[in-house]
Amino acid sequence: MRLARLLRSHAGEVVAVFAFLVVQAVCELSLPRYMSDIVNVGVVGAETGNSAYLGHMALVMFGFCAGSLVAAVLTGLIASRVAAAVARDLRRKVFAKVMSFSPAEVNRFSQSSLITRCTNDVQQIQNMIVMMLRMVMLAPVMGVVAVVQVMTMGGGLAWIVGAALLAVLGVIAVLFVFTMPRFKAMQTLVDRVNLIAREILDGIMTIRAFGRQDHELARFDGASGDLRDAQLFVNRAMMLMMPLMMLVMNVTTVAIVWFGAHEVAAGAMQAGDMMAFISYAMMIVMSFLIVSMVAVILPRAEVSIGRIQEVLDVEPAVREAEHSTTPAADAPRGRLVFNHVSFRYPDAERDVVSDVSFSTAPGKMTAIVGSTGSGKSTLVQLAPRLYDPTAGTITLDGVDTRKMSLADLRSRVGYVPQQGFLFSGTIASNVAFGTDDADEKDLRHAIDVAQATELVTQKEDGLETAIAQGGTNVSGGQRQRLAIARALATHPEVLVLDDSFSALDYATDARLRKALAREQSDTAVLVVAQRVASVMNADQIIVLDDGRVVGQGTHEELLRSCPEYLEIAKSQLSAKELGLGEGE
Ligand SMILES: Nc1ncnc2c1ncn2[C@@H]1O[C@H](COP(=O)(O)OP(=O)(O)OP(=O)(O)O)[C@@H](O)[C@H]1O
Repeated sequence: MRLARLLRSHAGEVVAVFAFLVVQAVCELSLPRYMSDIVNVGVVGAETGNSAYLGHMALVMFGFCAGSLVAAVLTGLIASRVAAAVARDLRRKVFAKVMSFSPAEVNRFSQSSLITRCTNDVQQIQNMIVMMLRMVMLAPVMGVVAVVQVMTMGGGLAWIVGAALLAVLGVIAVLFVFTMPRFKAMQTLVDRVNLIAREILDGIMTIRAFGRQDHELARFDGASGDLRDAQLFVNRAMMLMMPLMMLVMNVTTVAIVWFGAHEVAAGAMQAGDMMAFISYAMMIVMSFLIVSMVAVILPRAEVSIGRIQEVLDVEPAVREAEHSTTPAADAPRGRLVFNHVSFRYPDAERDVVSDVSFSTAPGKMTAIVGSTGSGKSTLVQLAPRLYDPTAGTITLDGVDTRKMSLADLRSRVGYVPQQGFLFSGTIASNVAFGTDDADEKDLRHAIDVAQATELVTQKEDGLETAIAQGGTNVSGGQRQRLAIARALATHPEVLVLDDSFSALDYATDARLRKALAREQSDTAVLVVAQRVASVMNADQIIVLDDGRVVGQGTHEELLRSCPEYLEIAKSQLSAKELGLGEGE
């Protein structure tokens, strides 16, 4: 069983739990025997009223009670520890795996489902382990020993226990049939509530702007209501079980007393034995009850294990090289070469990037332009291996990027995504994010080149100014500049800017480009841009159309040779700005 596999690394503790359970079982199973003796001998037999005898027996029974109590407490402590440790290990494993996922792999599960799997599903497993260790292992031991006792004590009444067990099994079976599907669906329902909650919180501004709060609230209520219904149904069914079980137990007791009384009257059984018989019968019923209850609840934990396994089983498309290589020390730095590169998203029908070849050079700027959806972002995401090309190769300083270690590659390729993301912390912690050895001077320089100095000087706390989670307390343009500063602080060989100037005004955009050219003279810059004005001075411009390169050259060359580029340029700049005659 897969639950058992999770416990393998805690074998020692499991053995200790088992030992304490045996102690607990022995203590609890001994008590009815002593009770039987105390009644047979001390209440109605030879030692009636003998205080010394009764005191001795009471002391022995107290000893067994205390033993059982201590063993149960120790079992509980160890079981909780083991379960918490297994849960922590599982969370770590799942999270480490998720960190290696590409965006497509994250989307396959959805972010909220991955969070549910890391939290709620792990919790289900943790609960189940505690239950398994504390009760399930004890129940069969108790049950079997109690059955043996019952058989030896009063074979004539054993049929009552048999009938009670049939009744218990009947109740559990009915319950099983009705609750199982809902139990299994529970995790999916939790997932859905989390998904909707997350989506609504992420999109709260848009929802307010369009006045759709009521609509979204109703959507959330729907999912939440489904979860409530499932939980209510399952809990009610479980609650119903308790009184039914009490009924079975009470009827069993009455039956034992009824039929036992006849046996006692006939001299076939002693009164004390009848009482012990009742205790053992109850133990048998309880053991069956626990095992069956777990059989009902176990599938929910199994579903959770399955959901976690599903995440762990994913082979990330971008994998670490088995034997990583680094570029030779004397190799030219900043030469990123795309060699007939094509890329198709998983499960997509066609290539988003087809047969693209170009190379970057240190101190030079390569710009990618093209209409929206032409594959620009996808193309540059291949450089730091956020995805791997489906055909062709990408080399950096002469080494296939797939053969480099991911950490090495990503320290050489500084990537600034379209949506610059900031972490909660300070300006300094955000800019120093990609490097461990940047001092304040380095950080200030990176911030200066990224044209974000005024953001620091305007604030009272300077570099230590607090940044909220996601960078929500700075503007879009400020976020972009800090994201650029973060990449610059790592001194990359190739700086990849995915439309990272889009929120900047023209003047800042121009200053930033100039500063980049001046200060990063040995860095190759690969930039995706919507604005032709931003890239007019680039050393080479690559024009993408539907994932294909339709033009490659300088601004002037492309104006003459590439109709697609001319069209984009004309749509943004006047003929004068482009240096074209009015008639062209
Ligand atoms: N994760 C994804 N899974 C499947 N298809 C995707 C994914 N991301 C993007 N696409 C598709 O790939 C194509 C290119 O997208 P991409 O973002 O690279 O274009 P772009 O040129 O950068 O566009 P824009 O200028 O609007 O940012 C689009 O048609 C888009 O629908």
